[in-house]
Amino acid sequence: MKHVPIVVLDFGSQYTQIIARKLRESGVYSEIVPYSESIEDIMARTPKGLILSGGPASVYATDSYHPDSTIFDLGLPILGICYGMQLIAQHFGGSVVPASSHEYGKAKLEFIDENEIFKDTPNGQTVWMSHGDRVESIPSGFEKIAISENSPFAAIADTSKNIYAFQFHPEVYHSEYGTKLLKNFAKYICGCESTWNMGSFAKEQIDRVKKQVGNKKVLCAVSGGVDSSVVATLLFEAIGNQVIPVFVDNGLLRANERDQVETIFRSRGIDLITVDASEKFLSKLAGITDPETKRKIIGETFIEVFDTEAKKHSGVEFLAQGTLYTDVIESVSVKGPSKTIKSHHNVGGLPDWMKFELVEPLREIFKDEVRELGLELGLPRNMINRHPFPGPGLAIRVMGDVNKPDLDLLRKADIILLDVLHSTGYYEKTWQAFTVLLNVKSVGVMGDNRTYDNTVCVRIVDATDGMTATFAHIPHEILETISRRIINEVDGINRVVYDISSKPPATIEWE
Ligand SMILES: Nc1ncnc2c1ncn2[C@@H]1O[C@H](COP(=O)(O)OP(=O)(O)OP(=O)(O)O)[C@@H](O)[C@H]1O
Ligand SMILES: O=c1[nH]c(=O)c2[nH+]cn([C@@H]3O[C@H](COP(=O)(O)O)[C@@H](O)[C@H]3O)c2[nH]1
Ligand SMILES: NC(=O)CC[C@H](N)C(=O)O
Ligand SMILES: [Mg+2]
Repeated sequence: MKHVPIVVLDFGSQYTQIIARKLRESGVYSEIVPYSESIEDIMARTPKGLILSGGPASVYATDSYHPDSTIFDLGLPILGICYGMQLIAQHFGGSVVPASSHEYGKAKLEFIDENEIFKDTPNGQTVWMSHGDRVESIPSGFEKIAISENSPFAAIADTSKNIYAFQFHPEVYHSEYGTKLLKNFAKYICGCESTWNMGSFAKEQIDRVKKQVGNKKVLCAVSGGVDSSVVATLLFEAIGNQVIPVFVDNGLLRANERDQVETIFRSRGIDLITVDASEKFLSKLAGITDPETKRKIIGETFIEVFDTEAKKHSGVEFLAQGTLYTDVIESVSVKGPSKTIKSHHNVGGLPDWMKFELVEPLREIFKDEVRELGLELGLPRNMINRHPFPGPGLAIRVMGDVNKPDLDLLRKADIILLDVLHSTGYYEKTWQAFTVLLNVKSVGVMGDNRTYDNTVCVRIVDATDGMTATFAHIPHEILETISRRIINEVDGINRVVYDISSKPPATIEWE
């Protein structure tokens, strides 16, 4: 087994893969393994350090997750994060209890003690908390090295054992020096070198596709978004005309989307096959209001369409998708016991009867890394910088029953939002922006007449990987323009609201 400088044990946190991503950003290769991985398999990777991830369980609960405790006797440096910290505290004789006040979101980290793991990061830095339990007492031999307003033990360490633990999540974007803290652990505590880069990743994926596919054909599901566009480009580099690019008009697209996607791919000399399956999707979704049921129907219908299309060509055994890690972690438990947040159509929505073998070269990485890879592969900027658009499209942005009149109403609102953001330069400054049709009607007054019409929510977020996000602080005059234009230009909408929820605790999409 190849040398893996850092092995990450996954206890089911939504953020576990981001740990690996942040280490990659620092040029350090790591692998994520289930928390139950055997000591033999861990040591076969000759690691220089271990990281114990966060997780949804409580260490004091009977159904909590515990690794082979031998990991604490290997003499390897260990960093525990949140649940991982609580495991360390419990293992070495400290105590963990439910916190009287849960702590979700930003906190200020105050150093108690100069420590190499904080090297070149400022005291008072912002960190991201997401926990409902806390360390009540620390084990003997450990010392408190940092606190926060709600966490008397925000960071602890037993430097004689090279064991460190953070109550906060250094891996998430909103921990402003988190990447540096992880790099300090890898570099100064574990002695790792910075040798990993994106160029090596692209070559590794092309070789993997060639090996997996051989001389068979691959149906490449293309949405026009950056993820599947990067996959299509990687596949064309790897296996040329064995790729069959298919774009499905599922009736859930934004205004003009189909034309835009076909134009972009035609301009790149890619002969895209467009399948109009809008009737099929809308008839299957009629009357369905539960978000997870919608997602399952959409995921299954996509595969039915791909299956029918594949039968028109000989030797198609594979389905390529632009599945990212974010799609995966929120849909299924990857390696640890993570909770399903929502079944992304291209992961949790795949039917059992599907015969295709999946080709998903981006499954371990995140949106911003995909963009970096797209630049490496020479994709145009308008493709790279496109905001993410979910496969289920407007089906998860019309609350409740999805029907054509509501879809058309939402399309008119959405195109106005995007027009204002493009014309004010805020499209490029934000990660994702869209409108949601709420199944809420309210009273309005227009031209001295009473109205009783629909409400649209505007959702604009800042993020880097979609795992955490904050609402975008757009100038009020721009929000006012968006509201005024939607209400004046779209019959049937008399109210516009702005979503000011971060992720967590909300998700980016409403369904
Ligand atoms: N309309 C579509 N036609 C064909 N494949 C699709 C379509 N929508 C989604 N997919 C497949 O599902 C995967 C995940 O969907 P998603 O909406 O995330 O698109 P994407 O290509 O990942 O782009 P982005 O996330 O940047 O909008 C895509 O990568 C693609 O393989
Ligand atoms: O391809 C996709 N299929 C899906 O089913 C799906 N659901 C959410 N998203 C996108 O994922 C990111 C995180 O969204 P959430 O915070 O709502 O989970 C955001 O960018 C969402 O737009 C999806 N993408
Ligand atoms: N993010 C985490 O690891 C949370 C740990 C534990 N479930 C708590 O709520 O405190
Ligand atoms: Mg995507």
